[in-house]
Order: sequence, then C-alpha cells, then structure tokens
Amino acid sequence: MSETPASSVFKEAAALDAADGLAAKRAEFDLDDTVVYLDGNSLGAPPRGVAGRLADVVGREWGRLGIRSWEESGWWTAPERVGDRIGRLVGAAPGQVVVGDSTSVNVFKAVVAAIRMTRGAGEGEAPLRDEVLVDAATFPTDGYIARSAARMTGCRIRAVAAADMAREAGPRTAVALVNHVDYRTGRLHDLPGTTAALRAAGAHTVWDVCHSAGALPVRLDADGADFAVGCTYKYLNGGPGAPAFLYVRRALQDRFDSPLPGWNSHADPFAMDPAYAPAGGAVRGRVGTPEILSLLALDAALGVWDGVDLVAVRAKSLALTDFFLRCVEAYVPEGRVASVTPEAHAERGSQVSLRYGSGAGEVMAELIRRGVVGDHRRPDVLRFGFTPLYTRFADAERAARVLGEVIGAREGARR
Ligand SMILES: Cc1ncc(COP(=O)(O)O)c(C=O)c1O
Ligand SMILES: Nc1c(O)cccc1C(=O)C[C@H](N)C(=O)O
Repeated sequence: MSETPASSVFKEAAALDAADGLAAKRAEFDLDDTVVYLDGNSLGAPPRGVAGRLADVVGREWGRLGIRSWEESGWWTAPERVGDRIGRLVGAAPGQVVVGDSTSVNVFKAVVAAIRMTRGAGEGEAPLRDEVLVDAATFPTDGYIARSAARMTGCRIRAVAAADMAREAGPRTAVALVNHVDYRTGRLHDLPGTTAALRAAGAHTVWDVCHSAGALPVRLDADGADFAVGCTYKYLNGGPGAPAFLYVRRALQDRFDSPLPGWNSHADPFAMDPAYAPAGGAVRGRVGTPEILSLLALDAALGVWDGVDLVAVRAKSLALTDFFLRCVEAYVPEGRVASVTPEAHAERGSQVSLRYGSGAGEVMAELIRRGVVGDHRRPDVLRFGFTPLYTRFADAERAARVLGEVIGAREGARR
C-alpha cells in the first residue's frame, strides 16, 4: 500500500520520540497517559516530587516546627531563593528575581516603579515622561493594571502593537509593557530589539514572560530588560495559583520605589518601625507574607529543570510545533483551520493556535471529551500548548488526528 500523509506522520512520530533527548523527563511528571495534555501553557502538569514535598512541608515544617520554620526551614528567604532558581531559566543572574503575589500585582509594581524612575527630583512634580505604552494585544490583566497605574500617576496610556513599540516610543514615553509571547497567537516578540530601542528613546521596558519562561531561552540580563514579570503555573509547573515573579535589573534596584511597600520589603521587618526603609536588592519587590505552601510546591516543581538546557527545550518545542502543523495538514480537511501562529521560528513561542470558523468552542469541548486537552479562546481560536519536558511527538500526532475526526464528523452531520 502506498504511503499517505497520515500514515507517514504516524510512523514519523514514533521515530521522533525514539530520538528525543528529553523523552526521559516525562517520567518526572504525574500524567494521565490516556489523555493528550496540551494545556501546559495555561496550567502545567504536576511534577511527581511536589506531592511528597508538600506533605513534608505541612506535616513536619508546619505541623512540628511551626513558627520556627520561618528560620529553620528557610521559609523567610524562600522568595529570593526560589527567585534565583527561576533566574537561571530566564537568564537573570542571582539576586534579581523575587517570587510572590500574582502576575497582575507584579505588573503594577513594575509599571509604577518604572514611571516613578522618570520623575523629576521633587515629589509631586509633573512627570518628565507621561506616556505608558501597552501591547495592543496584551493579555487583558496587563492592560487593566497598566491603565490604572497610568491614571494613578497622571500618565496617559497608548495601545501599540508589540512589533511597533520601538518606533512608537518617543520623548514622553516612560515605560512600555510588552508580552514576550502573545497568549492568543503564540507570536514571539523581539525582546532584545524592542528593549534596545526603548532604551535609546529613554524609556523602560516591562516584559511579561508568562508564556516564555520555561518554554524557550529568555535572556533578561543579556538582552538588557529593565523589568520582567511572569507566572509560574504554566511552563514552570508550579501548580494552580502558584506565585508569580518579578525581575528588576540590578542597575535599577536602588531606584526601585515600590508602590506596594509592605513590611516584607522593609530593610528590617521585625523592627516594626513605623517609618518605612526599603530593603536592598530583589527583596524590595516583596510585599507581605509569602505564600509558603504554593511557593514551596513551586520550589519542588522546579527540580525537573535541574540539568536541563533551555536550548534543547527550544529545539524540541520548535520540532513539536512544526510536526503538529504538518500533522494538521495531513489529517484536517483542507481549508478548515488556519494557523495564526507564525511560521518563522524566530517569531514563534511554544504553542500553536488554529482559527476555526464558527463553533471553535464546540470543537474544543469535543476534543476534550475525546481525551485531547487544549483550550479555546473566544471567538475562534483553538490553542494547543507544547511543553517539551512532557509532550511527545505521538501526542502531537494524536491531537491532530482527533481534530481531523472531530471536524470531519461535524461536516458529516451537517450533510
Ligand atoms: C500573559 C499573561 N499575563 C498575565 C496573566 C495572568 O496573571 P495572574 O493571574 O497571575 O495575575 C496570564 C494568564 O493568566 C497571562 O497569560
Ligand atoms: N490563570 C488562569 C486561571 O487562573 C484559570 C484559567 C486559565 C488561566 C490562564 O492562565 C489563562 C492563560 N493566561 C491564557 O493564556 O489564556
């Protein structure tokens, strides 16, 4: 029998999995093998080490040591310690990343602090720069928070496409808030180029790396980012509601004037001093008591990254998304879906988003019923996230095959 595109990709998946240098990593995750899980760009799968570590934190550290654990179990310094572990994954040298709060809250801290840095010497003086640029296609929370930050600081906000930030920044721009990877399309934006252009215009950059941290090599230090924020429950597998992180470039740390100067960011919190004196370094980005249970779950989850080279992760991510696109071509009747994820590797994150006319929500619901978990972003986007530590090429093949079946069945039913 002659080879069809479908039989060819089926065989190819097995060969690609057999040659995959990261294949052994999958065993470190607690996954349901009957399901193809392609939603790690929203909620990553649990690393096996997390449950046992959490049981120890609850039973021994909390249950037996109690309050002493703040010191003896290292709880007090966990936000910076875990921050440094994340730092390795986002190209930040130690001492610049702190973990805590949500991404939304960290966006607020970074945007307000960036605006304050551009002010004149006297408090209350009009800002020299009073414009905030925000990625026009941003994940909504960033836009909402930036708008509020602008209102509170007397700035105006302007929505600009991420690709146009560099040319749109002007003498009044204080800060640009940009998503490194677009959550809807999976488009990867130019962090080094945009950052350099903003700096040349005298403005700061805040990068939202929610969809790139753990998905591809991020080089915050080398590429000169000023601030970055990100969540840890996607590609970093920290678990639902895991705390987010904030990066403040070392050179800016002494000028970081937090709009949320909680007692955990005080130079001497237990002095309980009514006067605020900020701590130095990454600690200044803290606010209140750290979320110890979810922070230590994240700490345990980060163990899966020990010894992992992000370059290998990127290579597999691109191979997976390329392969998935070819499988979609092989299985889905022509013209029914269109990829909105860029073909160029330099512009692609670690997901594939397919536009499907009307009924995308129903298609995704049916995929999930058939054991292929992606997600639907209204109105018409089917999103498939590829997490190289545990996604197999066979998963990509099965997802595309089931997608073809679901779309075929809908069309059959209409006839
Ligand atoms: C790009 C981006 N930023 C921010 C968020 C939300 O962050 P949080 O819920 O931690 O505030 C998400 C996803 O929820 C996201 O995709
Ligand atoms: N943070 C989420 C949540 O609490 C519930 C459901 C989904 C999410 C997400 O992370 C959505 C995600 N940021 C997205 O890219 O659409």
